[in-house]
Amino acid sequence: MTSLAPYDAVLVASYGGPDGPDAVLPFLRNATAGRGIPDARLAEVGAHYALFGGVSPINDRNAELVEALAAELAARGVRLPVVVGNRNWRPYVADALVELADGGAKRVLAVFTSAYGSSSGCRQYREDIERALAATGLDLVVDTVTPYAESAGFLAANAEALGEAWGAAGDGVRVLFVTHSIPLGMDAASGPGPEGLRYAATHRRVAGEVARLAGFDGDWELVFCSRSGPPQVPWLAPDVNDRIRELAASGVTDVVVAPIGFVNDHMEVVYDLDTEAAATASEVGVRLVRAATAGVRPAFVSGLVDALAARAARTRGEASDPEGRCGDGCCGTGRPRT
Ligand SMILES: CC1=C(CCC(=O)O)c2cc3nc(cc4[nH]c(cc5[nH]c(cc1n2)c(C)c5CCC(=O)O)c(CCC(=O)O)c4C)C(CCC(=O)O)=C3C
Ligand SMILES: [Fe+2]
Repeated sequence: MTSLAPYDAVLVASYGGPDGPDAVLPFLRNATAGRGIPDARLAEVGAHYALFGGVSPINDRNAELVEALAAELAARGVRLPVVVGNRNWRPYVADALVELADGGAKRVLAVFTSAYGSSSGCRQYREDIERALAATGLDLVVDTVTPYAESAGFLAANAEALGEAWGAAGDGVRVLFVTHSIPLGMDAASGPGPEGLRYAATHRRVAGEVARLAGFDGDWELVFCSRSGPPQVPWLAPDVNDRIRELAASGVTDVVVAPIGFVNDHMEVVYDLDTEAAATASEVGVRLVRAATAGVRPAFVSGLVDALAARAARTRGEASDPEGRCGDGCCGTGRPRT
């Protein structure tokens, strides 16, 4: 029997994306405030959104996830409001919390549309919530689910997707697991513990586990996409496009691009992989098959509900394992906004 007690609502906290051409610039300003992203990169990213009519697919994909989560909860006898609140575009986290509080919520459980620990994928979401609570003065308790990349549901969904993509690719296929690049300093601060590097290390473990679960016994590697920031600042590499060119030069003809770093098909997937990396591959004569993201696959949705239920059980004091909130040194510090 699934119970989310004592929580009475679920917040899906996400990055946000523009919902029309007029939203692109203000969204990009929100996303980059105080972060030292060069203007040229902003213009470039704005052009990616323009290719899609100024609308990011992230809003629709998150709406589907909310619907699937609510349906899975209902199937398990739990009827609670589930809403999206974003960091960089409407509805903001504060809007979502106001809506939940107006509906009578007192204790909210939040889960992020990012599976991995890092400043961008975890700590900043927790800070968004703290800031929204401070700004609204709402009488709400909001607790959060810890990064779930290594949970059975997320691994199973990605393994299913890899199996499908690999089946559609040619012999001798090389699997490129892809995630968002981040600055090396952000990875070093992703903790836990002084050694840091949790972000890249977790991705390597997930990649190995997804390959194993899919029964893939060929060659695979972890590569990165969507680098930004000034060129003198080092970010995780190699870039997916650079790697496709190198592989082509060494005789590889088929690659599967498996975006294990992303939970659904937002702009980084539909532009950086399906548009840009696909163009690179076709330019150098490599066949590219893109594996699906976890999206609303039943294994993923049901795994997320398990993660929500496990967090609630800990709050009720029913779980012996002390995990349940990120520790103080965890996921790095968010950079101050100017
Ligand atoms: C780890 C990570 C995730 C995955 C975890 C998570 O989901 O949170 C992620 C997701 C996303 N990133 C997104 C968009 C952007 N990210 C940017 C900038 C940055 N991302 C970073 C990291 C990540 N980003 C970093 C270190 C920066 C540099 C500035 C900074 O330190 O913050 C910029 C500014 C321009 C540029 O630099 O490209 C944009 C527009 C969208 C929305 C897509 C849509 O609209 O569909 C999504 C889901
Ligand atoms: Fe990003």
